[in-house]
Amino acid sequence: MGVARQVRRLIKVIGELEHVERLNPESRGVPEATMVSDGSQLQIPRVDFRGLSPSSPGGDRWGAAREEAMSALDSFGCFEAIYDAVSSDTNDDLFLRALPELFELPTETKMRNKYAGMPYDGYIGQIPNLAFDSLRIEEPLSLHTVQQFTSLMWPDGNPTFSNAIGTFAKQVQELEHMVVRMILQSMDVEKYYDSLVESLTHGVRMSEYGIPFDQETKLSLNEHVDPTMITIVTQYLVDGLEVQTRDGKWIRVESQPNCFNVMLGELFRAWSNGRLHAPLHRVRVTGDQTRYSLIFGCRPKDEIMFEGPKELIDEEHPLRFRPCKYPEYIRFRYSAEGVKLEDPLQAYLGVEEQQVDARMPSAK
Ligand SMILES: O=C(O)CCC(=O)C(=O)O
Ligand SMILES: [Fe+2]
Repeated sequence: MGVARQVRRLIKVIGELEHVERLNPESRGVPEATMVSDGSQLQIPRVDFRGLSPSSPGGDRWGAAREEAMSALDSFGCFEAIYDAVSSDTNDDLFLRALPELFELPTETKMRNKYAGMPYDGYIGQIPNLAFDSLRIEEPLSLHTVQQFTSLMWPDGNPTFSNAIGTFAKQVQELEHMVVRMILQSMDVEKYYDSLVESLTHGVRMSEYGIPFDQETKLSLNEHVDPTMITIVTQYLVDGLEVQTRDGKWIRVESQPNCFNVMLGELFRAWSNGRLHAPLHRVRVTGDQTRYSLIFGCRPKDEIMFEGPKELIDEEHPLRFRPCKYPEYIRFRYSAEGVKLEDPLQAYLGVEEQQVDARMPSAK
């Protein structure tokens, strides 16, 4: 690699991982997960999705789950979905075989995972003092792109890997569809469900966390908000994900079989005109086991001008964020300027009050 390219790559990685690097040396101690008054730990609510289906979005159980999900999203911006569509065989194939095998590949092989487009879209690893290695498949719902990724990593093929990732993505997308439907129903804008779902594209990030170098903080991935609509995180056997409450307390998400952490990203916050909360989260690996996670995210397709429904803009809720295309936003977000900001969404897309008045009549 030429020096200029190496430098560009380094800048990119540093930019992308600003949230990993933004460790404040003055406050090295990291608060542990918060205890509540009875001595137990504060927990992210669990919502039972077993037996629910995206093709029958109604009925008592659906309504009850929707209420619980919305209440958790309102408080925490996330919840734990109990969802048994991903079989334990698929989970075992992924977490006990496919992922360890993937991360054991030589670095040069893993570095083949790159896409021409967005920042932060391929392999991330080899960062000094960070036991973090991560790859990403763009559009894991297409057999073709999954197989392309697989053949880059294993020229002789690896059907166990392709099948497990493909099955996983399809089943997790069903969960995502149910959550999107519930959110839109509860905001009374269900008529936008089809067009919204149609406008989204997906990615799955596969991450490996070793024992953290920094044994004081045990931080493996620094706090950040995801630039997605929704992110669904699966951790299996080894915990690490922590979510911050609105009042700044950290909650550790305990991994359980059939549990998926459904978390809102900043683009749903924008789409909902600021009604939905996208939480800060981080990863801390506190034990002595390597941790693997799958991070399934959706975001608007590149060509879509993303904007929320006009029904969510009124006197009481003036337009908060201007419409934008994802690539434009994401380039800013990972620019040298964007990565320094605490709230890049607000900084780049936030509408000033005087602009709100001007925009109100023509808002979509
Ligand atoms: O590994 C996890 O649990 C979460 C990782 C994460 O937050 C991310 O990749 O955006
Ligand atoms: Fe994240």
